[in-house]
Amino acid sequence: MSESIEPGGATTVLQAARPAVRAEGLRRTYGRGDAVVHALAGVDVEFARGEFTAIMGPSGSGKSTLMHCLAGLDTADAGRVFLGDTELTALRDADLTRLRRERVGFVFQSFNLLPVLDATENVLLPLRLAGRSPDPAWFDDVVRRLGLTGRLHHRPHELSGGQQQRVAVARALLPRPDVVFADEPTGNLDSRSGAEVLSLLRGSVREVGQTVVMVTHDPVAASYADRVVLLADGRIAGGLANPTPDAVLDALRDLGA
Ligand SMILES: Nc1ncnc2c1ncn2[C@@H]1O[C@H](COP(=O)(O)OP(=O)(O)OP(=O)(O)O)[C@@H](O)[C@H]1O
Repeated sequence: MSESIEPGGATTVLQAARPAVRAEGLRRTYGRGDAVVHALAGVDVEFARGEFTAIMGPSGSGKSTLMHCLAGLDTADAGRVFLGDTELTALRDADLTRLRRERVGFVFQSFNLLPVLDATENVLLPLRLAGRSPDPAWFDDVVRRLGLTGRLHHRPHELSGGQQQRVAVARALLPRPDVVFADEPTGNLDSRSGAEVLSLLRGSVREVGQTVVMVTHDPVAASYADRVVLLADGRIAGGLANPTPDAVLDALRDLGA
């Protein structure tokens, strides 16, 4: 059963757990004058540790902008972002780059694997860039869970889309980041491969307490999450706990999506 969180009540519910990621008063404006767009018009939101959250909303509501600001890939005009106790918005570029490399995992719609590296090398790349060694047992565990055991020496062009995205998920999980941000991770996959990737993300939350924040347009994808945060016109417009596809569709319809 889904439980609706009204906009006014969202803050109380979201503050119950110690957050992995938190944003306060986030604003991001593009253009100026008549062409000004308030992509984020004052967003306060929290993401609890060990929770899988989907960010949804109509096209242009600010989902990607929010994710990019939360991940330190874009700079907000105003407001603050915290990863645990670290304020991202106060870091210099070099420190922000290091933090992203060491404490944040990314999964993109277009996989973003390096074509000249095989699956193992792609999975290990963030750790290598950070000068860290992989924990062999954890590497084996991640590779096994993600069904990549027989594919480790294949390059991306020798893998299906679903397999490439599983390599990208393994790459994101291996450093045990504070949070994995997934931007439309199933957007380029058929429904079966998409379901596998979503199950793997959900499994990482259930089994090892990974925190995952995912932007998606797909109500079925969102139903794998513990919670949906709804955005409209650059503002938080409510949320759903334990979302079902139908409840997500209804909530989006109410937003005019
Ligand atoms: N670089 C940019 N320059 C100008 N406007 C931008 C830029 N990036 C985003 N916007 C505008 O900011 C608003 C929010 O965009 P954003 O991409 O965050 O929305 P979204 O919810 O992710 O959309 P979609 O679901 O279509 O991907 C939109 O009106 C968009 O046109």
